[in-house]
Amino acid sequence: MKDIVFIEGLKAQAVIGVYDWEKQIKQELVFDLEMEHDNRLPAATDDLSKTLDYEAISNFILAFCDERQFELIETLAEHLVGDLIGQFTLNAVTLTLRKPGAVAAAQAVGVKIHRKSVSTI
Ligand SMILES: Nc1nc2c(c(=O)[nH]1)N=C([C@H](O)[C@@H](O)CO)CN2
Repeated sequence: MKDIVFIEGLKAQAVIGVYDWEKQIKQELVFDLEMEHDNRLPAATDDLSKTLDYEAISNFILAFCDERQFELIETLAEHLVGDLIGQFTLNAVTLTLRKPGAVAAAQAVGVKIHRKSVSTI
C-alpha cells in the first residue's frame, strides 16, 4: 500500500453551476483529497519541506475556488487537480468533490477523479 497525505471535508465557496442564478452567488463545495507520497523521508528528517504540506494545499484550493468560475464540478475538479500536480510534487491524487446543496433530497452529489502526474504514467 502506498502512503497517503489526505485532506477531508475542506469546505470552500465558489461560483459554480450551469444555471444563470448560480452565476450570481457562491455555493459550498466540499473537498476530500488522497495524495500519494512516500512518507519515509519526511519521517526520517522531520522536515516539512520533504512532505506534502496539507495546510499549503488546503489554502491553494480555497484560493482557487475564490478566484475561478466554472459551470460543471467536473471542470473545476480537472483544472484544480492539474494545477495541484503542477504546483506540488504529487505523484497521484484522488479527489472527491461534493456539492451538498445541489439536490435537496440528497445529502450530497459530486464527482470523484483519480489522476497521476505524467512523470509516473
Ligand atoms: N454531473 C453533473 N451534473 C450536474 C452538474 C454538474 O456540475 N455535474 N451541475 C448541475 C447544476 O449546476 C446543479 O448543481 C444545480 O443545482 C446539474 N447537474
